[in-house]
This record gives sequence, C-alpha cells and structure tokens, in this order.
Amino acid sequence: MSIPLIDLSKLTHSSDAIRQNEIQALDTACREIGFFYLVNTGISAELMSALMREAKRFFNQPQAVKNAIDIKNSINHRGYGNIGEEQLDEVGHADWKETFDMALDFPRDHPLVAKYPNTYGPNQIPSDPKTLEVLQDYYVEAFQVAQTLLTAMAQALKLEDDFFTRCFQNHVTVLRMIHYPPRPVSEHDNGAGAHTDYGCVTLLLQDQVGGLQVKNRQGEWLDATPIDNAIVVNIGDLMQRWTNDEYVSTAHRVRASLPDVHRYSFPFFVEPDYETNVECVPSCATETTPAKYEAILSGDWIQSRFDATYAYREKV
Ligand SMILES: O=C(O)CCC(=O)C(=O)O
Ligand SMILES: [Fe+2]
Repeated sequence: MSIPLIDLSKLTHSSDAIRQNEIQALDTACREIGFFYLVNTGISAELMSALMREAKRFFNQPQAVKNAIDIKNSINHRGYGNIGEEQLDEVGHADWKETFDMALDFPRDHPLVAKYPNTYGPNQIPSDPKTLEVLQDYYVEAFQVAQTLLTAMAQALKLEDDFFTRCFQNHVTVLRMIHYPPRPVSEHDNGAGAHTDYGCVTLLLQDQVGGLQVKNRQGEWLDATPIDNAIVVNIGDLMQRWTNDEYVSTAHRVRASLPDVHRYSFPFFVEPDYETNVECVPSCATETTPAKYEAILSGDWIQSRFDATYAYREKV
C-alpha cells in the first residue's frame, strides 16, 4: 500500500460527484493508512518558501540567541528546543534535531491560562519581526486547511459539518519548525524516532531532502517522498480515539540526515480546545463494536502524552 493523494480543492467542489468522490477517498485514506499527501491546499508556494527561508535564518542564529527563548523556560511548551531535548522513540536515541514551537498567544491574565497553565499562555517569539510575520501568516493559512479537512472528515463520518471545527474556539494547535542538522557519523541514526502523533491531525510541510517514512499495515516502512507544494497529513492518536479506532494514527519516523545535509520540516499539530469532550463519535459505535474508550478531555489527553516523556510509542 502506498501513500494516497487527496486534492483539497475537490473536498469543497461545487460538483456533488467530484466532492463526494474525494471525501470518500479521504475517508479510505484515514481508515487504511492514516497518511496522505494533500495537494491544491490554497497555501501559496511563495508563503511556503518564505517559511523555509525564515527557518534557515532562525536556526542559523548564534546559539545564545536561540537559547534566549528556550522552551525549557516556558511552562506551556513554546519556543526553541535544542538538539537532544526530545526523544520520540523510547527504545532509540534522542532525536538529532532542533525545534521551534508556537501556538495561539494567550495573555497571562486570561482565565484559561490560570486554569490550564501548561497548555495556554504566551509564546516565546523570534526576535526578527519578519520571521514572526511569516510564521503567523502560515499559521493562519494552515489552520484554514485544517478546518476544511476536519469538515470533510465530519462529512465522511456522517456527522454535522461543524462536529470537529466547533471544538476550535480556544484551540491549542502548534506550528513547529524543525531543523535536522548534518550529524556526525554515529550508529545512532534517528532524525526523529518512530512515534505516533498525539493530537487530532498533523499537516506537515517538508523540504525536498526526504527522510520521512511511514509504517504501513504490512509493517513496511514507506518513504513519504517530498512532492512540490504538497502537505503530508496524518491522523493523530486523539482522532483515532475519537473515532473508536476507525481512523488510524500510524507510526512514522525520520531517517538521520546525511553528514552534509540540512533538512527542514514544519509540522502543524492540529489540536482542539482543552475542554473538548472526546468520546466516541456517534457513527463509529455499533452494537457489535461498542465504544472502546472512556470519554476524556482533549487537553487532559494531550498533557498525559506530554508528561510521559517517552510515551510516543510505535503501535503498528
Ligand atoms: O520532520 C518530519 O518529517 C516529521 C516530524 C514528525 O513526525 C513530528 O515532529 O511529529
Ligand atoms: Fe510525527
């Protein structure tokens, strides 16, 4: 089985036949592999390359400048993460990558910050205003893509159109920049260890270097070879739980960079409001397959995954 391709523009097409056909293809992809390429996203090639350019500039700054916004100083997980700070595969080795995370910025006096200080709060921002502007523009456009996708998924699952999107009033969607620098020769070869994502869906923009691999149901690692201007989408654990395991959250990893190659990627982790009650969607439970999981608040789930340092276990 290979990684299917979905055309976002067809998911909202005025022709019923074209739209239904694409929603069906999306549904099949979510059930069978939990990964697909998304094309015609509406995000301009210019914005994608601007993001790539700003990431290079950001990570190329002196270490002290990046450390000034170290994620370790943010209780709500925003800012810069140095090489070795994250290990996605508990049986492997720390990931050879540096990161930057941002989400919606909530002022410290916002009631949600008082209630959930580890989830909501201010960003730690890059000092260059151009970098921030591009990150914010991309965040807005990627979020539009996410809303279209989540609407189509609701339609595929025979739910109200806004079943998922209405849970994004105070959402905690994270835009991450990742830099996989050239690495010294070592027997420890992961760029990012095998893991599943813990949120709803992830939209990943990657450069042309390659290295992302997806484990299919046969247990084979497939290369998610870069396609120009396409975004790689995958289902996360929260969506798998929400759909009673109908939609699958699939293990993936990034092979180590080559000794002289830099790789950049931009996951957009789409995660609903903390207080979203995640319980089996009505169309995914039947008499023969009743709901498998207790209802849980989305934020409690995400936090439990954060807290279990090495919990990003490969499941497939
Ligand atoms: O860099 C990539 O291609 C994938 C990164 C990833 O899977 C993650 O950060 O969850
Ligand atoms: Fe991932």
